Amino acid sequence: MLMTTTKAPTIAPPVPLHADEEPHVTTKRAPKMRAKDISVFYGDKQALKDVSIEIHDDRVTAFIGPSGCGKSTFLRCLNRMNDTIPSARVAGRIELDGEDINAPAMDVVQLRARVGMVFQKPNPFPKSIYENVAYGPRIHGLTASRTELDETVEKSLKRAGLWDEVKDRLNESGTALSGGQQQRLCIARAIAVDPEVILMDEPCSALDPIATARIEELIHELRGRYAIAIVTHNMQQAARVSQRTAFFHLGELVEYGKTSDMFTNPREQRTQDYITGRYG
Ligand SMILES: Nc1ncnc2c1ncn2[C@@H]1O[C@H](COP(=O)(O)OP(=O)(O)OP(=O)(O)O)[C@@H](O)[C@H]1O
Repeated sequence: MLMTTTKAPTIAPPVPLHADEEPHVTTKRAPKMRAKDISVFYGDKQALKDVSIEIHDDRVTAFIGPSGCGKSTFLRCLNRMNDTIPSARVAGRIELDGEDINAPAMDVVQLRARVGMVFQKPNPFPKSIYENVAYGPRIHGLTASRTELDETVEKSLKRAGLWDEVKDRLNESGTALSGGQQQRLCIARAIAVDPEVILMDEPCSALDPIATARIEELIHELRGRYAIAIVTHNMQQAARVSQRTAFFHLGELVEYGKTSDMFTNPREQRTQDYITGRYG
């Protein structure tokens, strides 16, 4: 009998993996964002070591790894959210469409509109549903009239899959919605300023399984329009929603590649150990 040697089987994703290279995905296109040799320090403590990753349009990139490995720190570098942490220092270069996001000429408010963020805990403003979504377009001067603003609010809520549930109560408080609805409202708020990239930091960790499934569906729908990067603790979620996965461990990027390869045939022993549940 012919014997072949194969790696030990790894966890099977609970649902079939998405086709990785769909016809509309042009792999030769320049990356939307490119991070080169990123190191981050909090005071004297180094949290990330020389991480280089490319983020592409039309793809969801998942960042996975054990707690404290630096996933959120890296995500926050992509729209300079670490600037808000006094002890944080970022070294290396990050480009958005080839432009250095840390250059003095970069307007950080503008950058955060182009690279939007959705947080772990839904954080709608204590304002009406309408005002939550209208806020960004208004401060960025994106709409010329009330009618245009109304259209932007409607379009954003539709894209976030929330319109049908809230269209008759746009003046009610955003904070009165369910957790899953609040998270979709925060996604609508990010979408309203017409971003190019959406960063999501464990967007489902505060949600129940049904609300989680709804957000995962939404991520899948939004993928054709925005480059998406998502931090998740949940490997099954990474397998379901992403086309690329980056595995971090102790501040290093251990492995980065196609999600389907990562979960079935990882290149590195540390990745294999993590996805088979040997640590984490
Ligand atoms: N504001 C901060 N000040 C000091 N140290 C920090 C700060 N934020 C994160 N760190 C440290 O940096 C390292 C990476 O943290 P980070 O939150 O990026 O990891 P993570 O992989 O996202 O973890 P988790 O999955 O638990 O959220 C950890 O050791 C953490 O304690």
